[in-house]
Amino acid sequence: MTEKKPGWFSRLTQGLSKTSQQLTEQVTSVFVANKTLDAAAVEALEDMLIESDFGPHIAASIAGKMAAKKFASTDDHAVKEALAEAIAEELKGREDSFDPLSGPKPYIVLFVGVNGSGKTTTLGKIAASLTAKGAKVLIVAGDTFRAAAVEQLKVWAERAKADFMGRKTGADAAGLAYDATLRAKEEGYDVVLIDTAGRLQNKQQLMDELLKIVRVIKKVDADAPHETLLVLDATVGRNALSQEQIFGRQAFVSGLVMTKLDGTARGGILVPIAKASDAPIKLIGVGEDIDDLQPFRANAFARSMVGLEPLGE
Ligand SMILES: Nc1nc2c(ncn2[C@@H]2O[C@H](COP(=O)(O)OP(=O)(O)OP(=O)(O)O)[C@@H](O)[C@H]2O)c(=O)[nH]1
Repeated sequence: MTEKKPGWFSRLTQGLSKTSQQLTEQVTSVFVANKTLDAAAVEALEDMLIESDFGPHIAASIAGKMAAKKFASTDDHAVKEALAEAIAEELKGREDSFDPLSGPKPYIVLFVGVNGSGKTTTLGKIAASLTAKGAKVLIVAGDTFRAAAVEQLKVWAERAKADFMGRKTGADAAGLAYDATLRAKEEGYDVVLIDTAGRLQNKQQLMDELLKIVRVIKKVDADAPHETLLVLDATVGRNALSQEQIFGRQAFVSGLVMTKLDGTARGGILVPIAKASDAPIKLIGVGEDIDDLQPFRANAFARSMVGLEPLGE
C-alpha cells in the first residue's frame, strides 16, 4: 500500500534478503566457475532456481535464457542483471495495483485465504494506510467462528482509527457483510474491508460461505465486491500454489497478496503463483510493519531478489 518513497526499495531488498542471498551466492558461483555455460552448468543453475521454489518450468525457461548469454568470469553484476531481467520477463503482465480510493464508494474489499496466511495483518495494514490518507474506513470481522480473530481485528481497527463491525461467535457472516455494506452506503464510507473465515469443516463449506457473502453483498451493490484479495503465505512454498488453485477457481479472486516474503529463502514461489493465477499480484508483504506491505512491481521485485538497486522507478 505504501506509495513509492525513499526507503521503500531498501525495505523490499531487506525483506527479500534471505532469498537474494541464497540465489546470488549460488548463481554467481556457477558463472564464476564457467565462463560460458556448458550443459552441466545450465543444469546446476536450473537446480538452484528449483531450490528457490521457481518450479521446474520457470527454472528451465530462465536457465535457457541465461545459457544463451556470455559472461566474463568476474562480472557478477552482469550475471545479476541478466537474471533479474529473466525473472522480470516471467512476471510480465502479472502485476497490478490496488487502489481502493480511485474506485466507486463505498469500495468493498473481501479478504480470503487460509488461517495464518496473514489476512488480518494485511487488512490492518491497508486500513492504517487508508485512514492515514483521510479515508473513512469500515473494518468487518467476517470470520465469525473465531473469537480470537475478531479480537485481533478489533485491535487493528483501533490502531488504524477505522470503524469496526463484528458479531457474536457463530453469527451468520453473510448477514454481517450485508449489514456492513448497507451501513457503508448510508453513512458514506470510502472503503469497507471484510475479513472472512480461513477454515470451516471442509473446503466446500468454506467456498460456499464465501460465495454466499459475495451474493448478499451484490444485493446491496451489484458491482461489489470491487476487489477480492487472496492472501497467500510465501513461507508455505508449494502449498501456496495449491491454495491459489482452490480459492482462485471458486472465489472470484481479483488480486493476490503474497505475505511473509521476508521469512523465506524461497521467495521464487511468487513466480509460479503469478503465472498460474488468473488474478494479478497486487501487494507483497516483506515484514510486520505497516510500511512492509508494498505494491507489487515486477521489475523492482526481480531486481531486489538478486540484490540489485532499482532502475529509476
Ligand atoms: N514477517 C512477516 N510476518 C507477517 C507478514 N504478514 C503477516 N505476518 C504475520 O503472520 C502472522 C499471521 O498473520 P494473521 O494476519 O494473523 O493471519 P490470518 O490469515 O488473519 O490468520 P488468522 O487470524 O489465524 O485467521 C502474524 O504473526 C503476522 O504478524 C509479513 O509480510 N512478514
